[in-house]
Amino acid sequence: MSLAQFSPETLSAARISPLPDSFFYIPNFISGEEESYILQKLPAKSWHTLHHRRLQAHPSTLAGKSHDVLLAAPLPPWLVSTPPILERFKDLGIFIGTKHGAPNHCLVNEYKPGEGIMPHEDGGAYSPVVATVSLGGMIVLDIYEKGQTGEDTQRPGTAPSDGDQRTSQKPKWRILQPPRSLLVTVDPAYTCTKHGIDNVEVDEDLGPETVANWELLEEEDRTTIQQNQGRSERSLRVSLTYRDVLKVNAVVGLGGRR
Ligand SMILES: O=C(O)CCC(=O)C(=O)O
Ligand SMILES: [Fe+2]
Repeated sequence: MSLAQFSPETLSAARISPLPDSFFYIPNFISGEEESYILQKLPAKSWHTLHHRRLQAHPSTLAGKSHDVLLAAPLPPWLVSTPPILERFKDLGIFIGTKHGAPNHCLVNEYKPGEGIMPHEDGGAYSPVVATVSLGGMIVLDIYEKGQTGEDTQRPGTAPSDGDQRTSQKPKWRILQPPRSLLVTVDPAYTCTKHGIDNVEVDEDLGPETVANWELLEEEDRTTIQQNQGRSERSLRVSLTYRDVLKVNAVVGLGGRR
């Protein structure tokens, strides 16, 4: 399958209009081949096992007392250049206004069926932009208005809390994230909403009334869900969440750049 050419217009046409400014959704951001390549490149030794998901941080976990400092090092090529993900971000103009004009950090999350992440915000360690590439299974991201959940103030720059606590609040919106898609969250949505993933084995009640990006989904995905009575069974899902960490420290001996 040939991939679409991306431009800033692609991004503005991809805004999820029922949601507060701004979330953007682009299907088929990477190809099936690129998805398999990245999945087999994930270093098996880098996983941190949490209670309800696994996590790896590239190039490394944030350092410092407030866990908000990146020790300068490049992201691995399989996250930025092969496939050319950074070039596509540039074409879309995603990180154009962030501190370094490009992502310098990527948290990789892995969820088995029944796993999730509790509602949280990504915090002030980053420029307020996150670009999430989904691999593997389809999953629903729940969006809450800030203040709606009343819990989990995340320490900036740390990995978000584990998904072992369900919130009693219902999400205000739901975004479906099929494999190979891209979701972009920018300010003010970055700061005025929280997001989480329910720890269920099946996402249910999916349809035009309940999924905020329904109109932006591929026809094939909509048909499959409707044929399954609005149900989508979870399978292993991996997310690549690209961010621009504000504070970067050169590491002596690593040849890092500020
Ligand atoms: O897996 C996802 O799509 C969300 C992960 C997330 O919220 C995070 O890493 O901060
Ligand atoms: Fe997050």
